[in-house]
Amino acid sequence: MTTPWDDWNHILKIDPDKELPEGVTYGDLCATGTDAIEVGGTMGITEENMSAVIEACAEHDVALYQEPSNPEVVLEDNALDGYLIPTVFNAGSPFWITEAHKEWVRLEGELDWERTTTEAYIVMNPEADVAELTEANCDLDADDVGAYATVAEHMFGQEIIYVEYSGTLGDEAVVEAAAEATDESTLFYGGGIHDYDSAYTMAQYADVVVVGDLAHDEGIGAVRDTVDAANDA
Ligand SMILES: CC(C)=CCC/C(C)=C/CC/C(C)=C/CC/C(C)=C/COP(=O)(O)OP(=O)(O)O
Ligand SMILES: O=P(O)(O)OC[C@@H](O)CO
Ligand SMILES: [Mg+2]
Repeated sequence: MTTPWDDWNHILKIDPDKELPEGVTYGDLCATGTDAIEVGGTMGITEENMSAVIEACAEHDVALYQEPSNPEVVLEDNALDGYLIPTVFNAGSPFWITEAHKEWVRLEGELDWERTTTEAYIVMNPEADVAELTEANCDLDADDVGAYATVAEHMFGQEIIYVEYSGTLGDEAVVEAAAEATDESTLFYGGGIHDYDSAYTMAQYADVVVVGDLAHDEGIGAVRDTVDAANDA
């Protein structure tokens, strides 16, 4: 089976709760050469701020995905290419592994399965909002992460495995272990990518690098450098 993310090297994750740098538009971000825009964040996400970003990106020619942090903010919008739904493998509460998902199905009934894919998160930065919210056990070494990746792919059939260091650049050995453990699944890496070199380093191991805060903190040029690195690696 081929999936869109088979061909991706770079994702730009836009947080609807954060401002853009002075003079930068959503259109500028869509035109950085990134392969896909993922709209999501942990804190401060509402239907209103989500739909504002999705509307602004919809008119541009780039793959557009929503990454909802809870069932209440999922938007039915034909402008979306799909929904990337996190499940946190090392969460401290089952709510973030399967229970939020159960609630979503219970409330919605039939979902748009064609456009819905899970991302098997392994959350690694204990300081990140996502780690606090999900009470993730981040005390994992490279072996643990490799084993989680194997479980995600071979036992749970996950198409996407996401090593998440949101806010800080991760340990190369951990990302390498996840890369070695994955076979058919697509490995996403995100966290702390801030320039060409950091993007290149992680893109050597990960199939796709995810860039988040840089888009909100720096200009378009900085994001473009990470796209170049992801494509070069
Ligand atoms: C079942 C449905 C529809 C949703 C549940 C989805 C789950 C399990 C969410 C838990 C993990 C989560 C909140 C993921 C959101 C994406 C993410 C990790 C964003 C990065 O967040 P941070 O960078 O830590 O937070 P902020 O940037 O918002 O501070
Ligand atoms: O914001 P940064 O640290 O780039 O992280 C990107 C992404 O993995 C967050 O979910
Ligand atoms: Mg963030």
